[in-house]
Amino acid sequence: MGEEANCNVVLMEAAKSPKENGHSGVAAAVTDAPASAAPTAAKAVAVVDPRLQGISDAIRVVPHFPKQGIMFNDITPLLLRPGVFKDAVDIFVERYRGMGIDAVAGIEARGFIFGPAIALAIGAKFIPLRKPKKLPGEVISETYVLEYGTDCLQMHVGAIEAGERVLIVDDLVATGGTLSAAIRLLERAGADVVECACLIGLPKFKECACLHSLLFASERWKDIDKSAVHY
Ligand SMILES: O=P(O)(O)OC[C@H]1O[C@H](OP(=O)(O)OP(=O)(O)O)[C@H](O)[C@@H]1O
Ligand SMILES: Nc1ncnc2[nH]cnc12
Repeated sequence: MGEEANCNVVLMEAAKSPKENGHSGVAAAVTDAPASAAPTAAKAVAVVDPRLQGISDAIRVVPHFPKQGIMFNDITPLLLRPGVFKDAVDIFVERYRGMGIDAVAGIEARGFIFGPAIALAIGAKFIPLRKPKKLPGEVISETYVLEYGTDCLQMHVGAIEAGERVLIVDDLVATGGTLSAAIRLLERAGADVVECACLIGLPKFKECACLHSLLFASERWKDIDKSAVHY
């Protein structure tokens, strides 16, 4: 309960005071925790993790990249600051250590930055979910809609065994289309998707998906996916 409440706190705090520079908050961990796990707003303010401010400050927002109208959240400044980078990884490791996670699935490309570090720290295997035509073996594929285009994720057949507990990691959730595709892909392979963890949650995603409540079961993801692409 302690760990889950802590993570709720992070999201609730972020949703409460979105930053004007375009990213609303960091260390968004999306879960299928029951609504009753969410703390009150007052409690959230009291226990927010002090590392989050440094993480938030290290993310640069670039207007109109890669196209007009997109406020691009650039994590590369954070990567240049080892202490802040470590804080970001540690927050996830603290949450997922001891949760019986068998595999961390990282989404190309930016999920490959955080995913392996988390996997090593919690003693899980790492599974790359790759863009098309990158994996040499037999793959299963899932297509999805992005904030700026469409894409596809692929995973090697055999990377995951039925019933294995998986954490999906990416840097950012915008529409939720990418995470939804990752969940579908892993579930088709028989995985038990425990949670999805992202460093950044864009404000519009929070608003349209009620992410502050952290009701993030994979069934719900299918609904989010549909509504988000029309947002
Ligand atoms: O919630 P969504 O609307 O699906 O968007 C989020 C995804 O978009 C970005 O990746 P992108 O597809 O730009 O690929 P990249 O990491 O290779 O730049 C980001 O790293 C997420 O994977
Ligand atoms: N606004 C954004 N910034 C960075 N990566 C993204 N992927 C989708 N939307 C994005």
